[in-house]
Amino acid sequence: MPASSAAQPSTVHVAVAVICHQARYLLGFRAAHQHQGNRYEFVGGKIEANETPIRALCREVHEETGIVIDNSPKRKLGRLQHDYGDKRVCLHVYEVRLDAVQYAEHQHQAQGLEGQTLTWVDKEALIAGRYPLPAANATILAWLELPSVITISYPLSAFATARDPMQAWLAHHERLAPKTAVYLRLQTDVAAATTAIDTLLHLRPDIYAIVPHTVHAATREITHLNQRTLLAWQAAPDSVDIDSERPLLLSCHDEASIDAANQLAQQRLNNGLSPVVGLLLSPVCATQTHPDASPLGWAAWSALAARADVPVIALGGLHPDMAEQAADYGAYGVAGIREFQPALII
Ligand SMILES: Nc1nc2c([nH]c(=O)n2[C@H]2C[C@H](O)[C@@H](COP(=O)(O)OP(=O)(O)OP(=O)(O)O)O2)c(=O)[nH]1
Repeated sequence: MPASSAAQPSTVHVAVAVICHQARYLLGFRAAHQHQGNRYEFVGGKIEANETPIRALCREVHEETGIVIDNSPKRKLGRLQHDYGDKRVCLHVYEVRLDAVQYAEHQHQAQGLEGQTLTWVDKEALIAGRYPLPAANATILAWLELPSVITISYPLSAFATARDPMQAWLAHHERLAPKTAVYLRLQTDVAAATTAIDTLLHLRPDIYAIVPHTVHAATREITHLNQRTLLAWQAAPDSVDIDSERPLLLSCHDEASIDAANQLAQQRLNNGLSPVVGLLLSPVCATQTHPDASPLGWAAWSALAARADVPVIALGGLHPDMAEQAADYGAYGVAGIREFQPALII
């Protein structure tokens, strides 16, 4: 286990399976006598000595529901430590996708093998908080809201040859597909970027906006911090003014920045601030946009991603259709510029 997750001896490590089929999610219900009783829960339980989190996940799901998930696609969401006062837990959370046959077999199973109630619920109702869960699960729900395909805007400099570069930037990004999740990175001065982002989001209120932390746009879903800012925060936390109300997406390129991201994620949890919902980890492959950056390749990318305590999105030379392949290496999702939006016409 990575150093960042090293927990105190009294911490109970728990494997948590966020079992789903399309937008339906499986919840158990904790009996009154259990810790955090009378609440819904994701299926899971304690990781035994010498057991990996994935092994524990498969065992617990089988013991509690009879569902065999050994070969089901699993996506690491993250790890989080939570202190309930009477008990300190470290949840190791994976999303497990059931296929249509498994879902058909279990969708009417109202009771688990340990007598607990089982319920399939819609993702929307789950996220909206209609099913009371233990407090630590708020972060899991925030992770589940992170889009798994993220478009990164072109920088303003890509339109430098246009008569009016800012108008050209706006005209291009106005053509994004409906409800695109987009990291609006203009790489220009803060005032100009703020105006452009506000204008775009006024024209396209359906866009799910991820906005750099320096930009004070009126609307945003997520605030983004680049690696430089993340490391500056780690060196001197008071030197960086970070949005406390919105979820954070962080950019990382190496081990040191992932450790800083884990530190910030835990600090946000400890202080009850809006959580770190993900990392953009790059570059996986060579890209035309950053020809000077040396690619990590999938093997090194995967090892770094495993170190992160939050969902990790792969970036660098990818295509939206590569989400499944990326998931095999531990990615929550994929992001990119060129292949993720309409072609540039200047
Ligand atoms: N299974 C599960 N446990 C969760 C979730 N969220 C959360 O904070 N927990 C906590 C509650 C418990 O303290 C711990 C899970 O422990 P457990 O279910 O194996 O063990 P337990 O002590 O409740 O029951 P037992 O097996 O000892 O009878 O993790 C969740 O979504 N699912």
